[in-house]
Order: sequence, then C-alpha cells, then structure tokens
Amino acid sequence: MAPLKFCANISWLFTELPEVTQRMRDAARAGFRAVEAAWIYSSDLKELKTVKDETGLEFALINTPPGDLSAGDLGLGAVPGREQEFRQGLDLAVQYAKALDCRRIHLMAGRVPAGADRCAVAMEMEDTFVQNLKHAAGVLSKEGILGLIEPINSRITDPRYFLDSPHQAAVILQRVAHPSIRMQMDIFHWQIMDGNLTQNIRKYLPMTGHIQIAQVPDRHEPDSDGELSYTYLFKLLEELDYQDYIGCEYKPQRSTEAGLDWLRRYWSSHN
Ligand SMILES: O=C(O)C(=O)CO
Repeated sequence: MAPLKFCANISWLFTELPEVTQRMRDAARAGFRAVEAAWIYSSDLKELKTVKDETGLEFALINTPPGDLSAGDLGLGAVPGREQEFRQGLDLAVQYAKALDCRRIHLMAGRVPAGADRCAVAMEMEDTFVQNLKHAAGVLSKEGILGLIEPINSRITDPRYFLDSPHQAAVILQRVAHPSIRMQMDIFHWQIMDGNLTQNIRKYLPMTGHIQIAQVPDRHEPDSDGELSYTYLFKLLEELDYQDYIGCEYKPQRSTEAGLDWLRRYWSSHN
C-alpha cells in the first residue's frame, strides 16, 4: 500500500506569516511537497508561480471565489440568480489553476439565503447547482482539471451552507453525471453531520477526488483530543488504496510547526 499524500492548506496552516508565498516556503521547509489554499486571487500570479517553481511545490487544490464575503456569500454554485458571477469566478479559478498546474478546483456551493427556509429553496438551489456544475464540467474537462463539491457541516461551522451532507452531494453528482465533477471528502464535516465514517468513506471514496482532515469538534490537529482516531482512518484509506491528496485543513493549537509531529511520525513510519 502506497503512503498517503498530505498537502498543507496554507489558508489554515503557516498563518503566522501574512503572505501566501511566505507560507508556501515554510510549508516546503516543513517537508510538504504540495499545498492547497482557499482563495489566492489577491496574490500576484507570477509571484505564486515563481515560488512554486523555486520550492518544487505542487498546488493540489484551490477554491472558486466566494462572491462577496462581507455580504454573507460563501460560494455561488447553488445560488439562484448568481450564475453569471459563478461562471466568471470559475474562469478566474481556471486561469490560476492552469498557471499553477493545479488539477483540482473546489466549486463552492454557497449558502441558503438569510431568512429563507432551507427546505423551501432546496430544489431550486439544487437545480441551479446542477446546471452550474454541468457548465463547469464542460469547461474543466477541456483543461484536465477536476471540479470538486464539498459538503460543509451546517451543525457547527456554517448553519446556512447549502451542501452539508455526503448523501446530498452524491445525489447531485449522480444528476451531473460527469467524470470531471467529483466529491471533496472533508472528514471533519462528515463526522459532525453523519458519523458512520467507515461506511461512508467506503461508499463514497470511488467518487472522491480530494480529502481534507481535522479533529472533531475543535478542528485542531489530527492527533489532538477529539472524537476521531486518525490512526484508524489513515489505515482505512491506505487499505482502500486512496492515492489523491489529503489536505491538512485545521487550526494549529499552538504554532503550525509545533503541531506537525503527527505528520512527522507518519512520514518516518512510512518512508
Ligand atoms: O470550510 C471548509 O472545510 C473548506 O474546505 C472550504 O473550502
């Protein structure tokens, strides 16, 4: 069984440094061969590419732009009436992904509008998402890029996020029915929403293109106190021969460096 591949989410790790490029260098120094990030659109693309080339880092994943964060947007994929903006954001994400040779883009669904009843708007939002994902599939398949949809828990992290369960995502993926659109499995969110991780991982891994991890409930390092045994979960993913990236998307309890012992232990026991 091949060792699992971990990438540093530099929107959560190495945030002791303000600049994305500084975080990239620190991630490389810490031993990571790949990074992922939420939104890098305020960074100069040429600088990102220079540092990527200098460090030899791979860019594993970026997100589509969120929309207007200050107005409460967190993605536009499933938001009726914002289709044009979603498509413009997709084009920008593709521009960055191509320049950085990044092969995965998280197509963010977005939130149920404030004040709306989730059940009342669910069908319209799902239909909007399916149409946007079918459009994205056509764009991304030409570039050899995977589009990913990620359930984000609506119990703790984001009560209004539209896509909040792996089962809901699986129905949407079935409606889109395109190999360029796959699941983004964030084990932190899946535990909070559904538990039953062994069954859900076994069931949905075949349609998954990226994984993210954090401990539950405080979203710290995998080896911090919490509900999950990542020793068990990593063994399960090795047994299932998962070969894509695992994004380290957690809040360090102290510093990023101090919190990386779990990964050093994994690397030293698998090299
Ligand atoms: O909030 C999360 O878990 C994300 O991955 C957003 O991109």
